[in-house]
Amino acid sequence: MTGTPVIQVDGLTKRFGQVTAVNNVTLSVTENKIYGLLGRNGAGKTTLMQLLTGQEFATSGSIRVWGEHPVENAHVLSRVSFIKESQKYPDDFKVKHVFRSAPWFFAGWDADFAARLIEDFRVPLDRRVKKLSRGQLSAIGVIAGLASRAPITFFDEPYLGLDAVARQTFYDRLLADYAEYPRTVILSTHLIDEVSALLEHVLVIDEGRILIDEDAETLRGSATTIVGARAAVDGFVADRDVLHRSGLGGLSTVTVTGLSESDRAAAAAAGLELAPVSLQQLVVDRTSGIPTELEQSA
Ligand SMILES: Nc1ncnc2c1ncn2[C@@H]1O[C@H](COP(=O)(O)OP(=O)(O)OP(=O)(O)O)[C@@H](O)[C@H]1O
Repeated sequence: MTGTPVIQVDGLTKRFGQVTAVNNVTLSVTENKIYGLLGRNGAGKTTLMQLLTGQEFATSGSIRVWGEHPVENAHVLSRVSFIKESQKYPDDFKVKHVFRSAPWFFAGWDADFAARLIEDFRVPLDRRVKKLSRGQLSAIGVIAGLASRAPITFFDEPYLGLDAVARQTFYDRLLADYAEYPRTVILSTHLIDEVSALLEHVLVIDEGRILIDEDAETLRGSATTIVGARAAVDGFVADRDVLHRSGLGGLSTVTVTGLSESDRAAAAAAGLELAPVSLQQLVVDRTSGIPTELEQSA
């Protein structure tokens, strides 16, 4: 991996009683990149983020953020922002109090940017936080995460309750601001297709283990879907690594890994159609544990 590492994790494990939420994870996060942390429910995304931000103690293994241990480390944590849905605020806090207190926590807080975002997301400043709708509460988190401009920013499924327009606003502002103020962003999400274009690096976690740790472009090019007459497709994929199969009548659709240029030419010559695979489909294929379906019984 190129670039300066800002986070290094070695053999990291977190157990909650019988549950191993994070299982022997080793990875490195590079400066000034947007990471997607993807995985199914209960895969370990939140736990991993909590460990990296010093909010949970590891059972074993090591974490270094800028070379230092993050737990109770103000020097590290003042440069890290962690936006999560379950953020707690004092009972009588109004929205304006959240943004007034933000500069105490974030050295890089940009109040003008925050004010623009408050308008974009139409957040009511005078309302008590506990009276906000779910989407408005998410908007507060998103605004805090963006305007903090922390060198490492974690967003843990920040969009819950945000409507499609607000989510698009979030993605647009994130990209524009990131271009101007590069930083490391780690975004956990289930809406993979929506964020796909944003991501530069993809981490997929499943049952606490890292399944994929790859450059997003490389990952996108790592699989291809082949569509055509069943016999022709079956012949073409016979010795290949099949990620997914489906079929209807005489037509077959199969996703395989690693096609070379000559493979592609051969597929075209055999009258087969080739299509790229979406990041979402790749992640589903690699984490579903069911590589075949209809085809098996055909
Ligand atoms: N405090 C805890 N005590 C016991 N088990 C826990 C605790 N926190 C998390 N777990 C378990 O650890 C596993 C990983 O949970 P985690 O919240 O990290 O998953 P996630 O990938 O963020 O899931 P989701 O996408 O559903 O939010 C789950 O099986 C969860 O039930």
